[in-house]
Amino acid sequence: MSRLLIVGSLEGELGAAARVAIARGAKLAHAEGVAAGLGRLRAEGADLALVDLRHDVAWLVQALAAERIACPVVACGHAEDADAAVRAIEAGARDFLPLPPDADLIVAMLEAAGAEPAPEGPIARDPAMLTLLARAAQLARAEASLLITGESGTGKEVLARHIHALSRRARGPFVALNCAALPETLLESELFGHEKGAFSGAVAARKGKFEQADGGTLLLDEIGEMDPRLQAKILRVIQEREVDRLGGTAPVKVDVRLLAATHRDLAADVAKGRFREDLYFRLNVLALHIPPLRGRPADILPLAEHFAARYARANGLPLRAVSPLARAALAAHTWPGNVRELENCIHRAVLLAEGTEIGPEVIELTPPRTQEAFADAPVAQAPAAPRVTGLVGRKVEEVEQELILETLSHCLGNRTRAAEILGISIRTLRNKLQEYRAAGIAVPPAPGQAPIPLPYA
Ligand SMILES: Nc1ncnc2c1ncn2[C@@H]1O[C@H](COP(=O)(O)OP(=O)(O)OP(=O)(O)O)[C@@H](O)[C@H]1O
Repeated sequence: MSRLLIVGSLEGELGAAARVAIARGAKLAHAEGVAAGLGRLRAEGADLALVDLRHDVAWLVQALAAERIACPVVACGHAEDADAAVRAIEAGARDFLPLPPDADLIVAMLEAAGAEPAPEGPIARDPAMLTLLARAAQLARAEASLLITGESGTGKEVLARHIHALSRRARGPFVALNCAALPETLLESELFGHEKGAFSGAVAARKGKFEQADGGTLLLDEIGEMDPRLQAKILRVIQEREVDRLGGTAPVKVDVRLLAATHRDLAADVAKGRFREDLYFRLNVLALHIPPLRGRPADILPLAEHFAARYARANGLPLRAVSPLARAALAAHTWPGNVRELENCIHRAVLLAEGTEIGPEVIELTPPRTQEAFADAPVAQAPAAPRVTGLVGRKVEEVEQELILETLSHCLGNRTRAAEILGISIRTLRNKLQEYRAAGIAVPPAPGQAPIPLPYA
């Protein structure tokens, strides 16, 4: 369930936005002003904050940055408030939501913020996936940590939410954090929270994700990207069942089930000294591996139909069946980007389709790749990145930028996959993209995000 904070009066149009979000399965928190909103974010966090433009959006964005609270802020107001909207975006608001609210836009924003739509559970028909789900149902009842592995886009987060929903903790919170998405200091305060005065912007105490997930489940996504210092701190939380807030004097007890996910081969990272062995054994008490989509071909068409229905609904378009020729094309593709690539492909097809069916002409597939390209091989061996020609006489920075942006569009905006192909950490990739944006260069949006200038890559 996604967690939304609304700042402003619920009497008017923001109230309508709140109803849409609740109908969509979001858990709502409300504050009348930005100071009270900041208080709620310190105490409970949220996946997204919608803030009425009549309030000081820039103040809230700055306060969140100073207190190292990573919550995207969307400013809401009337189209006539265009100047205020621009100011809010310049101040770091992620986006602008015009009022009266459009239901689809709210849903899209919740999804872009990483919040899942209403729990539908994983779609599965292939025997490999059905076996995996049966095992997941058994392991859901346990309390031990669980490691979910699988290539990027295979549905690791979907599986984690499903496990939470089947667990004894289902009524408690499900909190997810992508460890690769934040710089180290921000990640640390997101995880563990802080006391007042812990660092120069820490004007009040704040709970971290472990405390927010108390009584429920915490998913640490992309755990393989976490640096060794934080790995040690996570190990301590697992062993002692308590967290030390930054600047705190006494540990705080937490009752959290930890799920971790990674596309990396953590055992190999342990062997190379990149990942702590003791933490690996703690996380890997229970393990589930999601096969790539090409390894479970019977899932392709049911997933395609599911996405066709979902995106037709979301865009107010008629439900169109996937034609036999389009089905054949989907079934023959190797899906290097897994379910996420299939979802993007069908989303595009739904928007482009005319007539009664989704035909092969609107199914745009990435060029087929050789088998070696799927292995977790370093970039030099991966043929996926486009060739950068005429190198002599060009600046390294320029060529690097071209390589990064082309690889990213090749991966349909998927940062994790692009970083993998480029052989750089996702954090480095995000920093580069932020630099490009700041220089006014267009960056392919992440899947499901509108191509707007975002402060977060
Ligand atoms: N079995 C499934 N049924 C329905 N939707 C799915 C399924 N698997 C994946 N998806 C959808 O595919 C997209 C990618 O899934 P998810 O984010 O869980 O993948 P992931 O493995 O966690 O990716 P990453 O490694 O990049 O974090 C999401 O939009 C998700 O809703």
